[in-house]
Amino acid sequence: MAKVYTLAEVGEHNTREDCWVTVFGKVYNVTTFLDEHPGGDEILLAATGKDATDEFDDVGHSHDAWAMLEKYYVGELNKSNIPTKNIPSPALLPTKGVDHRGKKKNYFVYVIQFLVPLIILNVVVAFLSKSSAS
Ligand code: HEM
Repeated sequence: MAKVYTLAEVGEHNTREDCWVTVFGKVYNVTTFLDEHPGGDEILLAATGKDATDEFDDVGHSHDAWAMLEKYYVGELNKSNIPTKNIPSPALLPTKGVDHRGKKKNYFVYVIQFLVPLIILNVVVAFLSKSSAS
């Protein structure tokens, strides 16, 4: 079972040599990532000791960034330390390669993407058969 940390415990890891952050109720040890983080190390160090979900989310981190999280996962944040809005629903829990923000494509978009090429194909076929008949 995953280890559960309080925010105070996570906050003890707030140095360049030992840096943990919490995002969406999960705890990540980003020490080895500090020098690689495209947003810089200072911003990660400043994000220690608090729930950094809003900051992480505001940046609009890419799918790749979300996928990287898994690599640094060390445990769960004690639920009472997570603002309710930042508790992930089971549907949004990390799964490799999935955009955890849960921004799913609208069903309507899928239908349109399927129908439009079909309609175009139909028009072309109808046009070709009409012109070859005449
Ligand atoms: C803990 C895990 C984190 C990972 C794995 C991570 C990963 C990344 C990656 C891969 C990028 C490049 C852009 C992208 O692909 O989205 C990025 C950019 C950035 N990140 Fe993070 N990040 C983390 C945490 C945070 C936190 C907690 C903050 C804010 C407190 C933050 C702030 C930023 C900023 C400001 C940028 C630069 C955006 C830009 O200049 O376009 N990141 N991060």
